[in-house]
Amino acid sequence: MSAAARRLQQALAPHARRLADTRITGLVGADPARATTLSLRVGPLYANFARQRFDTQALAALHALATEAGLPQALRALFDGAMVNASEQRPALHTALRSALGATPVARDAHAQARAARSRMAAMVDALAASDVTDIVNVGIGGSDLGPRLVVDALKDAHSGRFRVHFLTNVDGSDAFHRLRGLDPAKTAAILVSKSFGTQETLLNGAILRDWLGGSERLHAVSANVDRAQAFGVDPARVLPMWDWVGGRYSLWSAVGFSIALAIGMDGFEALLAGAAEMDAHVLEAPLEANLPVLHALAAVWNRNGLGLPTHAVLPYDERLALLPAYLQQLVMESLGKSVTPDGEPADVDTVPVLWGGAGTNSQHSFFQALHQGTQTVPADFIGIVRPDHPYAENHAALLSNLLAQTEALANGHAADDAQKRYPGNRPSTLLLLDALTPRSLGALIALYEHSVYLQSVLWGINAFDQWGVELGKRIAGELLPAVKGEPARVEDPVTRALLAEIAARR
Ligand SMILES: O=P(O)(O)OC[C@H]1O[C@](O)(CO)[C@@H](O)[C@@H]1O
Repeated sequence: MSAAARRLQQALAPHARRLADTRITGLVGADPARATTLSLRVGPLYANFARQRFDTQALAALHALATEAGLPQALRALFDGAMVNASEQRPALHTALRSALGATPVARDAHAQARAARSRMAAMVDALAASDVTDIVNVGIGGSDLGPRLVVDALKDAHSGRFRVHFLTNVDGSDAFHRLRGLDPAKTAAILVSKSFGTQETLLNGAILRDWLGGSERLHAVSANVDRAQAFGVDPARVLPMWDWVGGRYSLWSAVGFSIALAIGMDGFEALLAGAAEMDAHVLEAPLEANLPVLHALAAVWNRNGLGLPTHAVLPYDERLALLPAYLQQLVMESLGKSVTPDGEPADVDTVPVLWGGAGTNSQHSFFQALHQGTQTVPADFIGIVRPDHPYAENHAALLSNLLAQTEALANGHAADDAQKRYPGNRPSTLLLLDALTPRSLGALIALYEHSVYLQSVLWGINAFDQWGVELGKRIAGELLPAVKGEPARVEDPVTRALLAEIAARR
C-alpha cells in the first residue's frame, strides 16, 4: 500500500466508523458554536464548513494528517519551483505569475519573466485599443479556453466595453461557423492560445481565422512554442510567451489571460492577480488550523475517503459563475484523475471525485431532486455573492434565500409519514461567500481551488500537474482521420470498422 494511502486510512477510518451514525444536525446541536468556529475568511472570501460531517476530533485527525503528509513543505516546494510535476520533470510555478513568494532563483526568475510578459501584454492591449478592432476571438481549448472564458464571463460587470470578446473552442466546424457569423473580419482580432501550439482543435480553428481575417496583421498568439506560432503565420512580435513551468489549467494568470485583459483592462487583470496573490500569501503563511485551502482540501479527502462519496457538486448561486463547474472539471479532474503515484505504484486510494454542477437557482429545477432524495449522497460547494451588481434587490434576496434554504434542507432533511415526502438530509456542503463578484474576489476564489487541488494531490500521493490520460484518444483520432476521410487506411478494431462503414453509408 502507498505511504499516502496508509496515512489516509489510519487517520480517517477510525473517525469515519465512529461518526457513521452521526448526523449533521447532531453535530450542530452538540456544538452550536461550530456554525462560526468552522468558518474562515481570506480577504473578500468567507467559507463555512459547519455542515461537513466531521466533528472536532475528526478535524484534529485531519489536521494531524496534514502535518504528517507534509502539506506545509509541499506548499513551499510548489512556490519555490521544485519539480512537483515529476513525470515531466517540471515545476508548476503558476503562483509566480501573481506572487513574489518563491524564495529560490528559479521562482524569482519565473516571477520576473511573468512581469515582463505582462508589460508586453499591456502594450498589446493598448495597441488594440487604439485600433479599429471591435471584436476579439480567443481560439483555444482546455486550459487555453476555460479559465479566460470563465473570468471574462464572470466579470461582465467589470468590462470596459471597449471590445466584445468571443471564444472559439470546439473542433466541430459548427462552432467556428456560428461564432464568425455577424463579425466583420476587418474589425476583428484573433488570439490563438496554445501552450504547445500543437493542439489539433486550435490549429484547425486558427487556420480558419487566419484565412477569414485575410492576413496576419490582426493575428496574435500566446504560446510556449514561438517557432511553431511563427511557422503558422503569426508575427513573433505578436506572440506572447507561455512556459513549461505553467500548466495549461493553471495558466489564466499568464498571457493566456490576454482576452481577460482586453475585456476588463490591465487594472482589472492586475486586481485579479492581486486576489490570487492574497490567497497565495494566506495558504503559505496561515497555520494549518486556520488555512482555508488546507481545510477545503481536508474536507474533500474526508468526503472522498472517509465517507466514500464518489462525486462532488459545485453550485454557484450567481449566473455570472455558471461556467465555474466546467472550469473546475478541468482543474480538478485533469489534475486529480490519477490512480498511480509518481513512482508508478498504485495509489491504493480513491482519488478524484466526478465533479459536476450548475448555477442556482436553475439547477434546483433540474437535478436538485436527486441531491435531496437520490440514493447517492453528493457533497457540494455552494457559492454565493453578498452584494449584487444590478438594481433588482427583490431578485437578489430571492437568490440568497434559495441558497441558504438549499444548504439547510440538504443538511437537516425533513421527516414525514409519507415516504415520498421524506428528506433524508445529512448531505454535507461547504458555503463559500464572496462579498461581491470583483476581479479580486474571483482571483481569490480560483486560487483557493488551485491550492486545494494541489493539497489533495499531496494527500493522495499523486501528480496534479500531468495529464497522460488525454494522449491515447488523441493518437487514435490521428490514426483514424484518413479512414474517416474515406482514404485507404488499416483499421484494426472491428467495432470501429463497423462504425466507419455505417458513417460512410449515411454520407
Ligand atoms: O494549450 P494547448 O497546448 O493547446 O493545450 C490545450 C489543452 O489540452 C490539454 O493538453 C489536454 O488535451 C490540456 O491539458 C490543455 O489545457
